[in-house]
Formats: sequence, structure tokens, C-alpha cells
Amino acid sequence: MGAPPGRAPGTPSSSQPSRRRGGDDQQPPHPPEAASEALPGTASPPARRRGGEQQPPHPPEAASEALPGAASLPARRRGGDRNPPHPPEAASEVPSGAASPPARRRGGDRQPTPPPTRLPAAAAAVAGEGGVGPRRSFRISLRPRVRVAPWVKPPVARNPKDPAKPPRPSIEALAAEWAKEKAASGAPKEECVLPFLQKGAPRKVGELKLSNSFSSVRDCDAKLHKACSEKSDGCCPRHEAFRRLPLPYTFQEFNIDPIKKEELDNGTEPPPYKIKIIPTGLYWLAALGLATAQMSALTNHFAERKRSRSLSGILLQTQYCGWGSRALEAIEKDDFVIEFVGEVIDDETCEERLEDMRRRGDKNFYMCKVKKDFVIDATFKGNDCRFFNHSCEPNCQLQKWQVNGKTRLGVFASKAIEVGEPLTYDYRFEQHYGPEIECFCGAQNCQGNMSVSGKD
Ligand SMILES: C[S@@+](CC[C@H](N)C(=O)[O-])C[C@H]1O[C@@H](n2cnc3c(N)ncnc32)[C@H](O)[C@@H]1O
Repeated sequence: MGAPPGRAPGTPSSSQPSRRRGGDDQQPPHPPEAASEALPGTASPPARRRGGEQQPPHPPEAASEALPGAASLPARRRGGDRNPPHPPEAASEVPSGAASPPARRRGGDRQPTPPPTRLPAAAAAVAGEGGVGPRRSFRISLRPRVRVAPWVKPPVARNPKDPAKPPRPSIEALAAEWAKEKAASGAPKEECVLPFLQKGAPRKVGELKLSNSFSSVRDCDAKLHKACSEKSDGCCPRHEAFRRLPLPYTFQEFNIDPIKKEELDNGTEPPPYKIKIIPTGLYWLAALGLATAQMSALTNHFAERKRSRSLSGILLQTQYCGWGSRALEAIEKDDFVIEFVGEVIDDETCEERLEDMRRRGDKNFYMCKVKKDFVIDATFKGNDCRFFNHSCEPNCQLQKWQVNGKTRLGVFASKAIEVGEPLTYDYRFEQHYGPEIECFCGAQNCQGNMSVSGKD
């Protein structure tokens, strides 16, 4: 989920400050292109990243995310999630005059980063019963949203901030339109409903058990891997992947990097996922489609990747956190933004994937553990929610709902969100082993890392 900062072109790697601790996750030199994001006029060829998250060409808009005045990117982590190469065009968008890299400080005195950047694609888990509810109870407003749906005639709602703009359709209008088309396509009636938009839809509230993943590891009786980890100098070879496994915190989760090793051989490959140009207001449409169709119907990310090269849409390239998602239109507080969907896997499969991730050296995580044997993995299949980054001062919340007996995760706006603003939520995780993953959210109240309670 996050990409570590890279260094500016021409900047010696030795000058790059280290951002993460940990042995094998040493960050590779920053791809030249990444620098172009911060240094206007820079146009060195894209470099390739290690460990899977090769980033696609930088979208023009991404430039706006670059920290003014930043010239070189401090190395923040070891391991794989380095920022993807920046396209030459991006450079022109970066504020000129940048000369020195942004200083990073911990905790409160951290330098505020430009607008929060992040946006993963969340996918809805449509899996069995149970499910854990959010730790907090959120009030969900079902009032009409004002968003743009190109193919829907705008109903009545007006843009309060700019009356001159044509009225935008309400969420109800969009839902009605969608339901109509869905029904026309022959879908069963029960599939023509938007669960997160139903008044009175029950949300299960409960607590997450943060250590479930650890206890599920095969052939390891050590509590939370502590013993085996100590035997091997702080790093359990077999379970090293767990060092960076973000376990659920409050109402979220995450982890795993999707890119396969062989795909990294081509340094110009875009990220292992799709880029869709869809207004945020339409996320739920796509998300619902994915959810109702179950994981088997999710688009193959390899196929989607082909489209990502020429499009610049919802995704944005952040300076330190890899790819993120942003709002393509204003979102009101409490609005449903997108459903977190992905493959629903059990703990054993999760473990296997983590091991694969370790071997590949992946650094980004896209998993969300909901409960025992119920992990939603957006690594290979999911939607744009997988690109939502973490922020200590997020503008979204991940909520667990019980919809018709199935647990589903929805991302809701926790505050009003402006167009272009990175979509983020708080998914700090409990970390027991390995180096702390430094947080680069840039929030004033940033705690400095993505661990919620440190190590045992
Ligand atoms: C769900 S992915 C988000 C998308 C990811 N940025 C990408 O490029 O694919 C979560 C990963 O993004 C990175 N990340 C997200 N938020 C971050 C933050 N505030 N600071 C540092 N890295 C972050 C971490 O590597 C994390 O494992």
C-alpha cells in the first residue's frame, strides 16, 4: 500500500536518508522518473523497482502532490514499496524552485505534506456470516449526494458550492438508474439492491482480534512468532512476511503486494492493477458490481493493466506512499465512497500469500483481516479501494456492515472531501516483528509509523 520515497535523479544513493529499518527491506535506489515528480525538467528514464510494485507512468495530476521545494526524496523504508517511475510529463507539473527534500519528522512536529495523498481501491468482502463490526458506531447519512454520473441525466440536486454548475444526480437517482439497468440485464431482484444505501441496513459492531493472523501460521507454536523470531536474530525466516503484516486496527486492515516477481523484470510495467477513470460518486456502482458478482467475476488485473498506461484518472502517484486514490468529485461527510472488495481467503491461504510476498520482496499490503479465516485480499483482485493509503488524519473510514448475513466493508467519508483530495483512512496495524513501517501521511498529528502499539 505504500511506496517508499525514492531519490531524485542524479542524487547519489548514499545521500538518501534511510527510512525503514530492517535488513532485507532495504529500499532500492529511487527510480529516475520518480525524481521527475519533484524536479521540474527532469526526464531520466524510468527505473524499475524491486519487489513488485512497479508503478505506472505518473499521471499528470500526480504532480500536484509533489512537495513544493522538494528536490530529492529521502529513503523511507527498506524493502519494496518504492515510488513508481515518474513520467516525464509529471515533471512539468511539479512546482519549480524545489531544491531540497522535505524534512521528515516524527509525531506531531512532522512536516505537513501536501494534500493527503492516498487512495487504494477497496473491495467488498462478500463472504459468509459473522464478520466484525466497527469499533465505533458511525451515523450514516443517506441524504442525497451530489455527484456526476455522465450517463445519468442530472435530477434535481444542485451543487451548493457552485450553483452555476449543472445539477448533479443524487445518490438515489444513481441507485435507481443502476437498479433499473441491472434488472434489465436479467439480474435477480435481490441483486438489484445497493446494500450500503438501504435505510436501516444493519451494521454489526464488534471488536477485531488483532493477533488472529499470527496464531494461524502453520507449524509454529510460538506465540506470535516471538520464539522463532528470536532464534533467527529477530527475523523468523519462515514467517518473515509477518513482520510487515498489518493486522486489523479498529476498522481496518491490510497487506500484501500483488506484483509478481517476473513482472518486475520489465521496469516500465505499470502497477499491478487497473486505473479506472470513474467519478468517485460512481465507485459504489463498480464496487457493487464486483461484490454481487463475487470474486470470480473480478477483472483480471493483467488485462486491466494495459489500460493504465494511457489513462490518468482516479489514481495518483504520491511522493512517499506509492500509488493512491483521489476523489474525482466532491464527497460529503458520511457519504458512501466505495466498497472494499477482494478475494476472500482463509488464514492458511493468507499465510501462503504472505510467504510469497516475502519471497518477492513485496512491500505493499492489500489485505484486510476481518476475522479468523476471513481475510479480504485485494492483492490480485479488487477495485480502486486497494489504492487508498493510510493517514493518521484520514478523510474516510472503513466500516463493517452485515448485509443479508454477509460481512461487507464499506468506505465512508468521515469528513467533506474536495475534488482531487487523496482518499485515505486509518489502517495502522499491530506490528510484532520487524522494522516499523514509517508513515508518510504528512498529517500534523502523524504518529510517525504505521504501527499501532509497537512490538511485543
Ligand atoms: C493498500 S496499499 C495502498 C496503495 C499503495 N500505495 C500502492 O502503491 O499500491 C497499502 C500500502 O501503501 C503504503 N502506504 C500506505 N499509506 C502509507 C503511509 N501513510 N506511509 C507510508 N506508506 C504507506 C504501504 O506500503 C502499505 O503497505
